Amino acid sequence: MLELTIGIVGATGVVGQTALDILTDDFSGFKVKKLKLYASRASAGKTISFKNNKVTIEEPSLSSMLECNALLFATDAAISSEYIPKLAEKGILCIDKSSAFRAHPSVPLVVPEVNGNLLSPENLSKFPVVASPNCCTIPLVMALKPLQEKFGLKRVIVSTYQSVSGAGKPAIDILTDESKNFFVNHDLTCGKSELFPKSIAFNVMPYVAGILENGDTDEESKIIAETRKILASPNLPVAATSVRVPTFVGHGESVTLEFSSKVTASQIKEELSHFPGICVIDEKSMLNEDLNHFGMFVTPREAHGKDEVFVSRIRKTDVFDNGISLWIVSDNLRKGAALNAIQVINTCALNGTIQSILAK
Ligand SMILES: NC(=O)C1=CN([C@@H]2O[C@H](COP(=O)(O)OP(=O)(O)OC[C@H]3O[C@@H](n4cnc5c(N)ncnc54)[C@H](OP(=O)(O)O)[C@@H]3O)[C@@H](O)[C@H]2O)C=CC1
Ligand SMILES: N[C@@H](CC(=O)OP(=O)(O)O)C(=O)O
Repeated sequence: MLELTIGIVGATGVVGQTALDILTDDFSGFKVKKLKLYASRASAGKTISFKNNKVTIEEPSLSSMLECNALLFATDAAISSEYIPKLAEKGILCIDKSSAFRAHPSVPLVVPEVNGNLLSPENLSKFPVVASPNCCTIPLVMALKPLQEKFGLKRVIVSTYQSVSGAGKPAIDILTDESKNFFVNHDLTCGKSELFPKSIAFNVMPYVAGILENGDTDEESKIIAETRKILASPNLPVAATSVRVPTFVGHGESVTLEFSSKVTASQIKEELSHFPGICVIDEKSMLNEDLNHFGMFVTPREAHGKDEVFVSRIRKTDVFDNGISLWIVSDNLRKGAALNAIQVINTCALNGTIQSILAK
């Protein structure tokens, strides 16, 4: 079994912490020989327990990161932009959870179940950088890929219901504090913070990140561009509306699709239920006994802590000739972020890509 020194940059954040949790599991392609953890100056020197060992958090530095075989970046895009090109030049595999390299033409944007074929030694030996998509894009393309192949995809309309953990650790504190303020002080005045322009407790906000010139938010434009890139369909019509809701973990997506060929709801269920990583929980399709309590549909709270992308409420719509609507939900910190990135490392270990990068 390949033994790797893995680095996590942003180890104290919600994605970094989830990555640490996932790395305690066994993977089929690699073992963690050594773990190196990085965070801001405020956290440097503190320790984090990993498999009964204490690991001291460091501030990022090139000399320390060069001891790693693979690094997972789970911090601001600016930090990824600063370190990743230098590390890649030295032949270190970098998986970036930020948006810094997602649109880069020579960086693969990968969801292993969907386009893991891009993680080849040929693609990664020159510039060993892989971008992991936005946390709404990942579950969306997981559901779209098998349907695109089988029925031909003509149009995608998606509205998201994004939990506050999508905006990081401080956003969880904001929702907690605003909710407490309401219950303790009966105060529901409109709050405002660096992360949310209006109060998020007991509210919903059609705004995730900044507004662009064309009226879309940054989040919406990422979902559109990343979906097209991953599905290799640069002209696919995609409309996205991103909404922040007062839940802690788990992003939901209401999706309406138009297909080129005739399709029924049961055909869609059939296709989705065979795709790795997808779990269809819809009406009578409660195949997994452990999930029976989910009933007819899955909510963000039920998806929290789970690896699957859940699909429910699959039904025909007559707004298009061959139209289908459905509901998707997944844990934004696991498949939407940390798990996807670790699956990239595992795929690169199983297919020999890491070995060929290390041999250079
Ligand atoms: N949350 C989500 O659902 C998803 C997030 N992402 C992306 O993942 C990345 C991380 O997000 P998230 O975990 O939510 O964010 P958090 O705010 O929870 O965590 C940020 C992390 O970055 C660290 N950090 C801040 N400044 C520095 C610095 N100068 N040097 C080193 N580390 C630093 C923080 O350390 P400290 O604790 O010391 O401040 C912390 O570990 C972002 O790019 C985000 O866009 C992608 C998909 C989903
Ligand atoms: N912006 C997402 C989280 C995410 O995926 O961000 P980014 O695309 O910047 O990595 C949210 O707040 O829910």
